[in-house]
Amino acid sequence: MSFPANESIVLADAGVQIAPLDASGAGAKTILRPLSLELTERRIAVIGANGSGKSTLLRLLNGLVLPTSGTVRINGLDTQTQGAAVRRLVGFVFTDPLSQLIMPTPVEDVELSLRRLKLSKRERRDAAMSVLSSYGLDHLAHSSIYELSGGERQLVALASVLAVDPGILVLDEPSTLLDLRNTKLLRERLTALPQQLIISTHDLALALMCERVLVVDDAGIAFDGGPHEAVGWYRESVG
Ligand SMILES: Nc1ncnc2c1ncn2[C@@H]1O[C@H](COP(=O)(O)OP(=O)(O)OP(=O)(O)O)[C@@H](O)[C@H]1O
Repeated sequence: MSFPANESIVLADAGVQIAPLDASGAGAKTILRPLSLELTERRIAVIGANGSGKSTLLRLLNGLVLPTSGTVRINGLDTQTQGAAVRRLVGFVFTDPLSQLIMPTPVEDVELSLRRLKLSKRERRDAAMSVLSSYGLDHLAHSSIYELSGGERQLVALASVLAVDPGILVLDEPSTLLDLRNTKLLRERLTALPQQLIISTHDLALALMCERVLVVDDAGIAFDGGPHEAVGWYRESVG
């Protein structure tokens, strides 16, 4: 599916509070202040300090986290009530690939992603091998996931999500474990993808390749604008 097939991602006063530990309300914690955003650009980066709320914001976009106030709609689908449809539309790549890779080997993991397509066993294996090969991972197809390096796992996780061609791709710090060569490969791959991308990253070079950058700070959006302004603002804010 290619951009702009999607209509829009709309957050209306969407906030996330962690429930209090007891009925008195003591212990409630706001991890995302209510936000209203319309995300229509093809590539949007989310940057900001550790613990500022980036992952929480991203997880709202495929219903992994549900808003405790307001709504999140993806092409009109409400994440609260239409979670399964939202997850079919929004591919999510986790920072920690081991949270995502559940099969013993890369080829089996990609095959699992492809299960929704009506393919024979042989076709599914061929399709999975071709996806891995396009990432230069075919030589690792039958290795144990636990034998792969962190960066190799991160690439397998990305390949597995992209195998089903989701309409929207949400990536949570996808380059944290990658070396310089693979970080560059990832940047090139991501910018060439036809899908809408929402990506949280500490790689400011990647943020600069996006059309819009949200700077998250203290559970809210501190800056929202073009890449150069936003990255400049962020650099100044950290001194
Ligand atoms: N389920 C939860 N229960 C309690 N606190 C949570 C929960 N999820 C997130 N938090 C807290 O909310 C804050 C924001 O977390 P989040 O993972 O969104 O940050 P982040 O900006 O992605 O950080 P990083 O760059 O370190 O990955 C953190 O203080 C985190 O500890």
